[in-house]
Amino acid sequence: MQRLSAEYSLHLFNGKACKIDARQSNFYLWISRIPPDCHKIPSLDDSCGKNRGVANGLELATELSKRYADTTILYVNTGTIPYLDQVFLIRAASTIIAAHGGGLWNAARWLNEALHQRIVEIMPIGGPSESCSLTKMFGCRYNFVTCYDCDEPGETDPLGMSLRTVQQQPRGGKNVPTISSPPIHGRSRYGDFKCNHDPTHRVCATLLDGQGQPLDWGSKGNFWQITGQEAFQWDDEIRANHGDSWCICMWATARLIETVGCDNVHLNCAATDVSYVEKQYMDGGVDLEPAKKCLQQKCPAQSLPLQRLSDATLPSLRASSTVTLRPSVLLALACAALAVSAAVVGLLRRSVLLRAAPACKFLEASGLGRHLPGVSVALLGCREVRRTAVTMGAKPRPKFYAVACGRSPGIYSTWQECQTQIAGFPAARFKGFQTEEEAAAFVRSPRRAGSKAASTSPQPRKVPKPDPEMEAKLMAELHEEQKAVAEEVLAGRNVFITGLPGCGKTFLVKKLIEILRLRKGQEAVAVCASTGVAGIHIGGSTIHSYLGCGPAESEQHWEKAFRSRKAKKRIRHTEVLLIDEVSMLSGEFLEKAGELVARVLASEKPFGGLQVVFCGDFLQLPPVKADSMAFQSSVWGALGLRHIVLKHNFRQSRDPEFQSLLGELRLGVLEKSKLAASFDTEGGSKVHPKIVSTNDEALKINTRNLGVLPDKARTYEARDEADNPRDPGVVNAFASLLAEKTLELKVGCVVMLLKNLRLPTDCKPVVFTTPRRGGKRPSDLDIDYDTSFMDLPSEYQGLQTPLVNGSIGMVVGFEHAEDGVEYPLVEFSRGYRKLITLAEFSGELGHLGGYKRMQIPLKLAWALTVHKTQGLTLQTGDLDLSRAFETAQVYVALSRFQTLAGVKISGMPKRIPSPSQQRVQALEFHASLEP
Ligand SMILES: Nc1ncnc2c1ncn2[C@@H]1O[C@H](COP(=O)(O)OP(=O)(O)OP(=O)(O)O)[C@@H](O)[C@H]1O
Repeated sequence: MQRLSAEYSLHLFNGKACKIDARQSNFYLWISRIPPDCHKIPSLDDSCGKNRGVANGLELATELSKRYADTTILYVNTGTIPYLDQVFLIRAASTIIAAHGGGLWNAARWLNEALHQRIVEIMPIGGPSESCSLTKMFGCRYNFVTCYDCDEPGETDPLGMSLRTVQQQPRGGKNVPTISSPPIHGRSRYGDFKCNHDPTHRVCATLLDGQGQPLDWGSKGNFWQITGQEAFQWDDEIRANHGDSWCICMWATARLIETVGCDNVHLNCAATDVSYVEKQYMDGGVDLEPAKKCLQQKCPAQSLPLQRLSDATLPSLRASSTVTLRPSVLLALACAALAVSAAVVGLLRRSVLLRAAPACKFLEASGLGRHLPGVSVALLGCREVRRTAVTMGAKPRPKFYAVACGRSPGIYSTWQECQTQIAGFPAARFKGFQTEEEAAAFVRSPRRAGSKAASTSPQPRKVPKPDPEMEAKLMAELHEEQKAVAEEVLAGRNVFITGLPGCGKTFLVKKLIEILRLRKGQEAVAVCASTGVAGIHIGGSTIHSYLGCGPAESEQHWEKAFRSRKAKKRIRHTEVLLIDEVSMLSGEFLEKAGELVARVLASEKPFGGLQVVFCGDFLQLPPVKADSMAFQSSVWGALGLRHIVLKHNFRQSRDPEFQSLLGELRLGVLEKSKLAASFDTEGGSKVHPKIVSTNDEALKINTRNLGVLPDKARTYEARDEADNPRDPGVVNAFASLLAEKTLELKVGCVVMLLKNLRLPTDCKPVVFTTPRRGGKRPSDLDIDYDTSFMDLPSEYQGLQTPLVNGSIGMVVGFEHAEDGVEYPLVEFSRGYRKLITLAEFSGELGHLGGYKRMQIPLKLAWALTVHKTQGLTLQTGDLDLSRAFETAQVYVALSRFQTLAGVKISGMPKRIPSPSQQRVQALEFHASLEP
């Protein structure tokens, strides 16, 4: 064991020497897993740990070791130590503490029935325990565990995590508990009847009576009356959902409880996210204290705080029996013989295949494999090992790690120390050696010209010659208040530019890009936006493309970005990073983006010390999926941004009446009657495009329009693949993809592109040729539509059309591609035509593995959602606001237009929706900017 600890620098928290007595009953093994190349290993600090679900594992382990001085706790990162050593340690420990996602399933696989070993799983509150199903696979049984659908409580430690205890039972299916869904009815949107999917709807409350009618609290009225939400009364949706309960907002819960009293409110504890609510203070401006007290009273099982880690859990764990590591003598002899013959054969072939499972186990448990130098052993009898193809003892580990180029060049004795020096360091140079002399020679050796490391370092950039005349011309186009902002940016400050829609934020950013590029060169100024369409408008890409992080939905995406040479090169060449429509990025995304850039630039500063210019309006649309908004992230504060509010309204400058109406709507004080009276709401002439609030509405309109086209429909069925295709999580992931499972197209369809095929930055000057053979021009088609509303900004005149996620076009024909399949030919703006072939839409779902859909990246687009119009200036449009669920939607949709006369409203909301919690916070933020 000493060898293991020394070799892998395993961390002991109680200050004892790295010596572990495997027979000691209180040897606790703490396993965790964080990304293998996380450069902060082994300190397991927040930035590495949080993505694996348990951020404060370090604190927990430290606390535990302080309380139990006689306990040996070994902290192991299962992502970095060889598999066999994990097994060895698991077999040696009396108790295994597994951070969620930290390899618990593997621990369960190797528990020894006879030794009564135990596992404690540490779960972030509210997270599903995937380990449950995985350990079941190995015949283990969870005791006191809450699996995804069960509602038994876990125990909770003082640091905000649930402790769940797992004990292995004799193998066999009998002991496996049956897991069933709790008999509740809530919001079905996410398919699991749990109120834990968005930041506010966290409480499941009964709102209907036995007859399916709104539950009445006498003179106080029903829920909707009590909470002032009569205008949206959605009792029909609850009935349609075959239930009587609904996930309600936390603020509404507090109000209901205050009005009718805790005893008279009926809550469904199993579906309510009690621990989440308990950590909140305000929601929608309402104090949550009454709701929290009531939840504690009504849902004690789910409520915080429960047992402290030390008080009850540990003694019982400690009582578990002593561990010994003695395999049976017979098995040992048999396996040793097998291993020796393996070594002999290995000397001849240097590769041996051991198929006998008992031998595998023995080799693993004893660590004997590593004493057979040069033998490559594929353990085919061992399910988990087979996947990872372990090579044991093939090469002696280096004893000295030489860092010639890193944070602090020198010789280090462990890989972790070395890694700390080189992770994220541009052009790092390092190597492992057996002798100190060799390592010292490497550190002293000069860098070879043209070496790989040298080639990755940024080349000196040419600084363009100053062009004061051009700069002055560009500055002259700016309004006075825009000029003042430009001066701040040109002085090198980090700036956030905001202001009402149409105040010229994007216009200003475009001028700034030109001036900055005149001064610093093209590559030094990275131009990004949160969406593809917004990117087009400033001649840039999405921030996701710039960082190379794809959809940025998983840790793997961020790791891929860190490995992307192209992305790293882009980042290293950047001096100023501009992001438009920053309000549509989540706080979490911004945080990760800042970390990635800092990591690439090997800097401790936020965004690696790059100058950043953010632009956007948080009172427009918030990010689609986010727990926090960008301004709430810590990186926002750390950047020390200067917040500048532009006030002049350019877009509606000709229509002061429209301006004041939008001003009222912005602050949430506009009356519905005034809205109705101000716009054309009658039938009559058709206006395009139709702008709607939800994807469902857009789908309906698009399907109807498709139906009336005379052409024969071509149907494209997506090809789906996944590691676990039937798992509800995977099914849900496929359902949320923008690319349809079944896509029907006809000549004449208005479509939206779902992939970036050519970013604005890649657009070259072109001369458009005559249309392709057989392809009709849109003007030849007798179709009632108009795509000119999405015309490109003038800077693309004479250039190729950018084709990005969000580009609108029309199917003008179908042609066979090289693979023999007939694909749609789409005409985009200014007559540019492109055959659109299959594209991949894929992702990773942690333990559920990957999923992939191959489909044509198009979506019908006669109707657009408000989200897709953010940042545009429209001449005309038909708004259907009947299903608007957010003030921001009504506001953004209306503020696209220049005049009241250009807007037709074909559907009115029941009433102007009350502001969401996010909007309330955004209003507060803006109020703080404009005292
Ligand atoms: N200095 C200026 N001179 C002339 N026109 C301007 C100026 N600034 C902005 N505009 C015009 O005002 C309109 C709105 O500008 P822009 O789209 O930049 O506003 P925005 O603040 O980015 O709006 P949104 O928040 O809706 O995206 C555009 O048509 C733009 O060309």
